[in-house]
Amino acid sequence: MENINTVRAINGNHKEAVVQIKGMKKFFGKKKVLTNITMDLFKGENLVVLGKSGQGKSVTIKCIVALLSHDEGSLKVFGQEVKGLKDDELKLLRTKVGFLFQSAALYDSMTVRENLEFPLTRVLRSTDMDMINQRIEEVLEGVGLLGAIDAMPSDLSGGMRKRIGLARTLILKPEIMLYDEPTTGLDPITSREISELILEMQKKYKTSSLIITHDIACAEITGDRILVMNDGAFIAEGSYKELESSPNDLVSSFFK
Ligand SMILES: Nc1ncnc2c1ncn2[C@@H]1O[C@H](COP(=O)(O)OP(=O)(O)OP(=O)(O)O)[C@@H](O)[C@H]1O
Repeated sequence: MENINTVRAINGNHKEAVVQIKGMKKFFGKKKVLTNITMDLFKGENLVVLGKSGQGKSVTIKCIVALLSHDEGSLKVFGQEVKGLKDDELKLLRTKVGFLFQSAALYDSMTVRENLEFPLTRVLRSTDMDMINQRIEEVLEGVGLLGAIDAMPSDLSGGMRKRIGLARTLILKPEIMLYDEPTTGLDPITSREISELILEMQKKYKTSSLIITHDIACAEITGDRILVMNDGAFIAEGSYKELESSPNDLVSSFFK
């Protein structure tokens, strides 16, 4: 595997790992989905996991937020082993780790404002309307959709709904963002806009982000570093430029 054992971070500096996974395995019955996952997500970086469909990318993300429980190996978030966290510790962890799933739908019967209020009142249990309104306006401005505050989701395009979905996750000010196929179902131009927005939001909110995708354009725009996943393990690591010229056919096939 290329460079995989080199502990490396953006700008060549050693950095604090906010997610540390060593030898993680996950089985569903007899099916081995994650065969051996070892990776670090460093503070402040945008790490892309690139892989074809069905390789175990979503399962990896679900293990990080303990929506699935891994079978073997170590998985630490902010230095804490996720397995064995108590319910209240898990709740706290999930306020610090935002995840945007492919299927993350908005509530159709609520306006954009109400969709964004929801995490603040339900997750943070906030009743401070000044703070709530300020955060909603700030995050909508960030994703360029302040004008849509009173719109219904059905009035918005697919790209706009993705932006609102991103705003709904960012409103809790997570330290880590996990993106599951953020550009799926979007046309190439809107995909590019969403990828650029992810990059912009990482800078604005100073998050550490894990972006799983099979969209090579998204990987190029968003990724400081890319890991290539195949059959439940990583087969290569590098920058877009490094991987583009990889002699490994499985890796180079993404760049054709
Ligand atoms: N809850 C589950 N029970 C059984 N098998 C599962 C479960 N979740 C995922 N799998 C299987 O694990 C494998 C990896 O799935 P995963 O969703 O992680 O793939 P992926 O790399 O994210 O690809 P995609 O982009 O298609 O979702 C697939 O074969 C899938 O069928």
